[in-house]
Amino acid sequence: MSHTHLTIGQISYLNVLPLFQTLKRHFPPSSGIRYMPGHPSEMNSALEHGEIDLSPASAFEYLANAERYRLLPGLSITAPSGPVKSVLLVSPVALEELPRWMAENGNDIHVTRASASSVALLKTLWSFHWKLPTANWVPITPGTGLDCKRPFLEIGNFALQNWLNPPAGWHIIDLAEQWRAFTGLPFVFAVWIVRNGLSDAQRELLADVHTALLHCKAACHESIGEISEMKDICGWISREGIEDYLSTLDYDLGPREEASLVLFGDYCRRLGLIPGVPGLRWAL
Ligand SMILES: C=C(O[C@@H]1C=C(C(=O)O)C=C[C@H]1O)C(=O)O
Repeated sequence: MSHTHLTIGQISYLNVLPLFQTLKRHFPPSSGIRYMPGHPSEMNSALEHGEIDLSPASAFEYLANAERYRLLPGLSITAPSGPVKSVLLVSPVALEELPRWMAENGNDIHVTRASASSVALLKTLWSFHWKLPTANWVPITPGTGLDCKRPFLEIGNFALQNWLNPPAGWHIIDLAEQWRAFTGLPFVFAVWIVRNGLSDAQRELLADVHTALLHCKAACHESIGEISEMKDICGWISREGIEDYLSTLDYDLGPREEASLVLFGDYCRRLGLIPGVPGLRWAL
């Protein structure tokens, strides 16, 4: 009887729900695998503190603290083409109006505390692509962006809700689309991060989980029916909406995605957000 356990962080967004629904068929919560839900910043912090062993987590967390981690090969949360629909700058004016608007209303730009990658992506696009005036980045509680009449970054289900029901009078700028226009590459929001220091037995279980995840990423669309009936989901998005959303996301991590991740790292370095761009080191 094995006592080996792995605790897997589960980002509590629709973007990874099909993968986790499918994974839980292979590894139900009682089978040595525990699942811990939370938003991406909570996953980043739980990885850092060893409260979870692996998780899809912010690509920026890996770039910033790679010495603590290894990556699971072949897995990410990426927007391969077109809008991602769930990582948005929501603004009272269009991008080209922002310099005038900031001169009149101040430089505070609100950013959700749930994110690490998308905040760094916004800073990158802001400086290098849009070349906007220096902003004062103000972290805010997820889901509260519309409360102040200021531009804000939102991610995950809250952002997708804004995309599905655009608030009247606001402009919606999709950051994956902007990164693609800027670099020609698909933006990698999340990678699967494994903390250093797993036991040999945990590493064996990790290899089984990884094999299952590679299978799940190909098969996970089968779970859309059951997801569309879940209590937390069915109130705000239809089955067709889920299918449409998931068709714009990709769980692969191949050469193009890796190149995009490293390029993003270099912009983060140029902004002084990280000291240098780490290599991609693999857990398996
Ligand atoms: C595509 C998304 O990417 C998310 C954005 C993240 C970040 O900004 O740090 C981390 C994980 C992803 O779940 C989304 O929020 O929907």
